[in-house]
Amino acid sequence: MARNKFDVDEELESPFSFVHLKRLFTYLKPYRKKILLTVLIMLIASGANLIGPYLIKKAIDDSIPNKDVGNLVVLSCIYLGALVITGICMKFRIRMMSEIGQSVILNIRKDLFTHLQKMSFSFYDSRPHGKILVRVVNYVNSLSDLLSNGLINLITDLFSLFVIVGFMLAIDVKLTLMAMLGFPVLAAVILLIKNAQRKAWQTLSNKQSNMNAYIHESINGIKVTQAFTREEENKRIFRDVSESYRSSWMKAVRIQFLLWPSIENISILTTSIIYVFGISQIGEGVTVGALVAFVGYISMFWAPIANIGNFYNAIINATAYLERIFEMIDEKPTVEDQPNAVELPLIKGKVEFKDVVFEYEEGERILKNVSFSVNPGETIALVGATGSGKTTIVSLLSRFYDVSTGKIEIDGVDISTVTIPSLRKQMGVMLQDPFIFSGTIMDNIRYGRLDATDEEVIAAAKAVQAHQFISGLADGYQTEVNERGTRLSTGQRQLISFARALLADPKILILDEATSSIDTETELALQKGLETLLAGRTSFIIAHRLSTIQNANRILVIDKGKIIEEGSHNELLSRKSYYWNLHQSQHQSLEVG
Ligand SMILES: Nc1ncnc2c1ncn2[C@@H]1O[C@H](COP(=O)(O)OP(=O)(O)OP(=O)(O)O)[C@@H](O)[C@H]1O
Repeated sequence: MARNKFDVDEELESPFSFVHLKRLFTYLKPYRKKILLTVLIMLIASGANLIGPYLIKKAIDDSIPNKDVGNLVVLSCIYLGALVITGICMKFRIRMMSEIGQSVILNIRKDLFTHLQKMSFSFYDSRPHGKILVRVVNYVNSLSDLLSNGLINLITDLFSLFVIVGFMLAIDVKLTLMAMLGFPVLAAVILLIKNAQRKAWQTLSNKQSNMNAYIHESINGIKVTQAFTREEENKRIFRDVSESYRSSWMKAVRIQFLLWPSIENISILTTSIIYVFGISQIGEGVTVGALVAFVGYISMFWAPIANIGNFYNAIINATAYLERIFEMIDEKPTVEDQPNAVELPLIKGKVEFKDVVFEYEEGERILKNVSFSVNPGETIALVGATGSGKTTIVSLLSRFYDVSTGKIEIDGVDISTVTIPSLRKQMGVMLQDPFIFSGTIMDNIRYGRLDATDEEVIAAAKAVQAHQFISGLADGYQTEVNERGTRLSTGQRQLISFARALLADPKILILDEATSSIDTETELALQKGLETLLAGRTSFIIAHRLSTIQNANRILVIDKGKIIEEGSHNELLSRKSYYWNLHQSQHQSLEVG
């Protein structure tokens, strides 16, 4: 999918083909025994159901004229038995079909979610997250009808149709051929609406996706919305996207509902013709009982056809969703293990950037031939203006993106040749946005290493000076926090995610603006401990506050994607260049403050 926003319809990169449908049915494979059993039960049910008109014919033509009460009772008992069997089978069918349909939905959703876990940063950068959500939740739900009813109904309806035509032929061949007259009309209707219907459902799925994306974005940005009193404007935008969804829904169902009335009308028309023709034939080979039974079968005959029409509708609707679902499952992560990737052995922590060039968007160079080398255990600070490329440099080290050209080596091994988990497991990354998951604070820190004991979690929290504030909370480490940590201050979130990164005990530690929102007192305490925390690890520290990084072994000054200065704090100051200017301006603003 190309870069997209909430009010832009997504373009389909691989349009629907029947391969998608075949692929959907592979999800049914594990349930084939259950499906077969259900089909069998359904065949019994439709057989029992279909016998009714034939029994009526027998009663009208034989038992009643012959006043054969005994036979009439037998016929009634058979009819009653058939109704009971149909009822029991139907109940079984509903249970089995729901079970099979929901299991398939669960599996498709599982595949989608598993796939999403592997997708690279660039996938999430390029589209509204609401559009991802709508595929996993709503689109998959929309397959429910097709999966739980469609296929089994199709088989049993075809069977019913076959049996009904058999009964009809047995009663009267001429009347049967007349009943078939409606078929060409129905085929013409289906052909006429097919393309319009498919298009309408595709548009509907797009509009649903747009609306979802906007709701998602609005909820995420609600604080900014309220702070800037943008509620009215947001309501207007929402009205537009939801109106667009409503009108495309109306259009889709208007087309879809052309089919049902057409089938009904054709059915009524052919029944009338049969009545007129049949009555004129009574006494000339057609009995009253045969005509009544025949009309009974005619009404039954159009029911499976209507159901098959419905199945066809369900397929057309589902395809609009299926193509989106499979498009996402098929989208390859941009960062993947190479086919011959090897495990990165336990590292010492030497890092080398060799002539690294990087572009997020083709043709827009963000990093321009960046080269530097870091020895194991060294602390490297990256400073530079906003947007100069600091976060990009450390993101490449974790392979959140792959370099465009050049290479990055750890202990002499090109990181593009190793497996991603073996690389990332040896790194502790604290991202600029310290994400907090819903759960306890203990769980959130333990995210860094799932097998860490409570004591290890607490030790990590103590090391980053987070213990004090956590102990001050009513439930301490067991305090429940919301998704994104809205109950915590930004500084507290930073401390938790700092502890999380440290708990992984990584050889390479990346701290992107780790302490930017922490008060000076806590930061000073943290700084004191930092030396011990960083000992033996290669560390990359990104900070705008120069006081945070002046003890680093080396400072790289980044400007517009290039390293323009490099050295220790004192060396860079003595050069009286970019870093010195930066230092002076921070110093002056502090003094003014
Ligand atoms: N996901 C992305 N897609 C496209 N461009 C991006 C993406 N992330 C960053 N950029 C661009 O890359 C450039 C470098 O961004 P980067 O985040 O590396 O800067 P930074 O030096 O870390 O800035 P800051 O100090 O504000 O965090 C910026 O011009 C930014 O617009």
